[in-house]
Amino acid sequence: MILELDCGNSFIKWRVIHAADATIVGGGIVDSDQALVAEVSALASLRLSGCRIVSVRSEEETAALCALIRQAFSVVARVAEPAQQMAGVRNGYEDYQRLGMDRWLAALGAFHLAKGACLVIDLGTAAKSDFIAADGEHLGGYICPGMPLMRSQLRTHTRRIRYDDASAVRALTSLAPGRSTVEAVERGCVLMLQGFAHTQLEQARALWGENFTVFLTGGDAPLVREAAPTARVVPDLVFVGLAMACPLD
Ligand SMILES: Nc1ncnc2c1ncn2[C@@H]1O[C@H](COP(=O)(O)OP(=O)(O)OP(=O)(O)O)[C@@H](O)[C@H]1O
Ligand SMILES: CC(C)(CO)[C@@H](O)C(=O)NCCC(=O)O
Ligand SMILES: [K+]
Repeated sequence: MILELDCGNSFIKWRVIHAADATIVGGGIVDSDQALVAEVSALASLRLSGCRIVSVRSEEETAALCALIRQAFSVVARVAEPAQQMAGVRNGYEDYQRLGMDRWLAALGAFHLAKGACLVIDLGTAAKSDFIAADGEHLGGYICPGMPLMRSQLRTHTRRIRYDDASAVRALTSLAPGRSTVEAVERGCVLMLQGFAHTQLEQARALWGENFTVFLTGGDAPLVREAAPTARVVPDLVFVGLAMACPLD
C-alpha cells in the first residue's frame, strides 16, 4: 500500500492505495500532521510499502512531516520536485521552480487525462487556473484568493461582518441577493469564484475555440459546478499527477 499526501496551505488531503492496481483503501482531509498520523493509523490492515508527497508548504514543514511519517509508518516519503518538463508537459514559468507544485502536478494529471489542450481550475485556499496547450506547453495561469481567504479578509478588516460557520452553510442554499450579512458575504464570494471560472473559460475559448477540456478540482469545486457545466470534476487531479511524478514500485 502507498500513502499519498497533498499538503495544501490549510489542509492535508491523504489517501492510501494498493500498490498493484491503485484501488483506494481509504482517504480523508485533516488539518494537522498529528491528525494525519492518527487517521492513517486507524485504517484496518494498513501495510505501507511507500509514501509520496506533494507540498506547497515550506521545506522545513515538509521535512518535519516526512520525519513524522518515517517514525510512525517506517517508510521513506518521496517528495515531488519541480521539473522543467515531464510527461509531455513543458513548465511555462520563467523560473520553473517557482510554479506551485500542486499546480504543476494538476497540469500533468490534466494533460495526461485530456491528451489535448486543457484548462485546470483548482479552488482551494487560493483559487488558481492553469492553461496547457495541445502540444503540452504550459502557458501559465492565475492565482486569486479562494473562498476561505475572501471570507476571512472581509471578517478581519470590517467591524460589522460577523457570523458563524453554520449560518454560512445555510446562506448558500440560494444565490439570490442577500438579505442578511451572512447571505450577502457568502453569496457574494461564491459569485466571485464563479466569475473567476467564467473568465478562465472565456480565455480558453479565445485560445482554442471549443477544442479543450476543463478540469475542476479543489475543496470548493462544487461551488462553481453550474458556472462551468462542461467541466470534468476530478477531486484527485493532483494525485493523478503525483503518481506520474513519483512512481514507486
Ligand atoms: N471535507 C472538507 N474538509 C475541509 N475543507 C473542505 C472539505 N470539503 C470542502 N472543503 C472546502 O475546501 C476548501 C479548501 O480546499 P482545499 O482543501 O483544496 O484547500 P488547500 O489544499 O488547503 O488549499 P490550496 O490548494 O489553495 O493550497 C475550503 O474552503 C473548504 O470549505
Ligand atoms: C498558489 C498556491 C499557494 C496554491 O496552493 C501554491 O500553488 C503556491 O504556493 N504556488 C507558488 C506560487 C506560484 O505558483 O506562482
Ligand atoms: K492544494
